Amino acid sequence: MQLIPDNIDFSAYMNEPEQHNVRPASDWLQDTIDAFYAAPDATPIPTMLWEKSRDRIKFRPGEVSIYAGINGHGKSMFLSQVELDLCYQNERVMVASFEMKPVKQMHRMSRQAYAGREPSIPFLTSLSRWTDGRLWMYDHVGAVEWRKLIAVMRYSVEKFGITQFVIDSLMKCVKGEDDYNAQKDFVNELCAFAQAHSVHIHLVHHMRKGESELKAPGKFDIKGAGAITDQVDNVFIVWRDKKAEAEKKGNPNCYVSCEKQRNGEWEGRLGFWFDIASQQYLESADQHPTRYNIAAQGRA
Ligand SMILES: Nc1ncnc2c1ncn2[C@@H]1O[C@H](COP(=O)(O)OP(=O)(O)OP(=O)(O)O)[C@@H](O)[C@H]1O
Repeated sequence: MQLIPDNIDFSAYMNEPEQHNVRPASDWLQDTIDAFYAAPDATPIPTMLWEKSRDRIKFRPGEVSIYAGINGHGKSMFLSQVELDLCYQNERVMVASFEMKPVKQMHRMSRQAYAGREPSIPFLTSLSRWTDGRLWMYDHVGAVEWRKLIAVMRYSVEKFGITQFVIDSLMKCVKGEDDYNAQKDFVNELCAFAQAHSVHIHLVHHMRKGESELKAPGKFDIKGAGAITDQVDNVFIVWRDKKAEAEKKGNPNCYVSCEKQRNGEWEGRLGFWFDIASQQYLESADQHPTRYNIAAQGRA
């Protein structure tokens, strides 16, 4: 894992160079053919690596995904496993978490990669070698001005070739919970950024306070302006089923629902079993956590 320090002068990266390209539609013939018939040697579009999600959900370049959920329902934890999956698929991932220090994030991710509560020191050392060239973290906790964050992202694309950005969370980038226009502008910029640089952006967001956390929230419970979900390409809701947790009848204790997938054909709800020791989300009640085979992959 590599840190992106906060004391770099990002001023040269504040503005996107403007481009106004009007070209004949036929310029996109080869891209259109590729969209129908991917070449056998084409890099597959990254996904979440669970069996139940891998053919249903894709993290296409040029798109923004939102992950919304009630406080403490596991948005960051779920995304941590997604980040590992992305690294495993040789994506170049940058995490900008304004909620959690890098060491805390690596603590969680190391348990998930090791598939157990106490990763050995040799495993931690190998993991850290493996994440070099795959995982970068922006070293900044607390609120940030969103224009500065976009400049850091622009810098990171240029310097490190980042392909997947994780931003945790929207409310740390926009001052004022009710400033719907600023939220809309930020998300609009993220969508434009994703398209201009052919990267995927994963953005964490919160829910409005509902009547009870025992009821699964929906797309319309997401905080802020409705324009946020209109603008992004994919919407996921992470919900922890505390009733199922208490009952212990073997039902899933976490659900991730895909409420919108603009360029995919699947929407629906996936059930998971959260394993406390490894902090992995498992696909079934009888599945055991699996260690990520980082030794077989070598360096990126
Ligand atoms: N399904 C689950 N069952 C049991 N514990 C869970 C489950 N999901 C998450 N947790 C635990 O809940 C805690 C909160 O998770 P996390 O920080 O990912 O939530 P969050 O939704 O990102 O919260 P916030 O909105 O406050 O940032 C973690 O310590 C994790 O171990």
